[in-house]
Amino acid sequence: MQDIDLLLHGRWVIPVEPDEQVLEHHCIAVNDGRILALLPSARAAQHYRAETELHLDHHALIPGLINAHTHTPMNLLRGLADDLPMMEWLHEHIWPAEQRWVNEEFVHDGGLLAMAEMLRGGITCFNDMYFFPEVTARAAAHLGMRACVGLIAIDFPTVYAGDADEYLAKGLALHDSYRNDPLIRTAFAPHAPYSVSDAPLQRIQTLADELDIPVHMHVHETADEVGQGLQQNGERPLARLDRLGLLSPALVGVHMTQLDDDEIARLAETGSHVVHCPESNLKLASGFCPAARLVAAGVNVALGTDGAASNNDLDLFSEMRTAALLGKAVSNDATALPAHTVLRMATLNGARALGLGAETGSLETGKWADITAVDLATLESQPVYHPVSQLVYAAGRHQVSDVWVAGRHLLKDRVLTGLDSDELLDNAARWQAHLAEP
Ligand SMILES: CSC[C@H]1O[C@@H](n2cnc3c(O)ncnc32)[C@H](O)[C@@H]1O
Ligand SMILES: [Zn+2]
Repeated sequence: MQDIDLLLHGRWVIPVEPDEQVLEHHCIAVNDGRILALLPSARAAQHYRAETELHLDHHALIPGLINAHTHTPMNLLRGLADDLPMMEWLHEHIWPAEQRWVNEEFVHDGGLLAMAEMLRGGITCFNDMYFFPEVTARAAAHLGMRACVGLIAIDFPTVYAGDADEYLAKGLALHDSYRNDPLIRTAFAPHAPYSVSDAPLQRIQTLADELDIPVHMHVHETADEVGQGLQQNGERPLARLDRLGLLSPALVGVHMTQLDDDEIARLAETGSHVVHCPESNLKLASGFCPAARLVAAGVNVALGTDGAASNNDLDLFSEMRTAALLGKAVSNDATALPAHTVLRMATLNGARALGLGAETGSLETGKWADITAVDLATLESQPVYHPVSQLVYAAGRHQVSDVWVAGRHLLKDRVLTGLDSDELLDNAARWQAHLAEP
């Protein structure tokens, strides 16, 4: 008999690895923040005495969802500039608003609002790209949420830094201060091929090799981006990145709506990762990522929401559903991107893209106990023939009841244990009033 911290019994436990496994009436034993074992509930009492034991009799226990691309502080820009094409949205609305309003307090308040939204939607880990990433890192660490924060770089001066040297110096200092942190990781985050020139990109790749961290970047988001790249450099942006040495297992390329067969083969050959953000791509009419073809070619495809200014929510349940439906429509094949595949994209594939495949993303012995409980007893979820189909095609984030990160109970029966919701609402209202100023 072993004394442990936590025993979670679920009607269904869906570990994601092994693929397509659904365990009925099983439990997850947790100690020191990590998963000790998955076993039938009926056998648990023979092995474990838990300080806390929870029976989630109508729930599916799944790995915490991983939002592989977002800009958390942009929650404060939600709904500010809607119904616009991507480049006009970015250049004429978002970048001017950011220059005027973004500071450390904005990043703190917007970041926490986003983390609250994500936890309530079953997301335990996010990959962020935004100004003042040290503020986001501190807030996530304090809250107990897992994050990979972007060490950003862009060719022009912003509220955060003046030139490439300053972006990189700030980024490296941030990387150093979280070197051994159990929750916070870093990735280089050069904004996009059209906004970062060759010299900083090459430096970033050298540093990423040295530090063994990912390079997170918007790539081939729109046809315009590819056309402009061709005009300016005589080559497509992805070919330029390849020539500069950026296609590698470190690359986390976001969007990738414009890909020909050779480019897909090259992404597979180099072990590059792709983050599919279907709803942001739909809303900005950016194009369609050939996610099913990428998966078939062996590319690791994860899922992201992008920021709340282009989505307009951070909801990976709806993102899974959209990815599955769009995947079928785009490939004219109803068997494309089945439910199990998109659940894997929203969990283990995200972890792998961030270099966290051994730490989180599936319910396996030795991994962190990053767990989401989804209540499938609701009227809208009946009957449950296939729990994974229910999760992807019928369930919503409001059915997430509980969330644990490294064994810590951060969402308890839909209540955030580490955040004051009234304070989050007050802060959002205060920023809304500021941003409405002429
Ligand atoms: C350098 S910090 C990140 C930067 O990215 C901007 N951004 C947000 N969403 C998108 C997108 O879909 N494509 C390109 N850039 C985007 C954000 O506003 C920040 O300025
Ligand atoms: Zn983005």
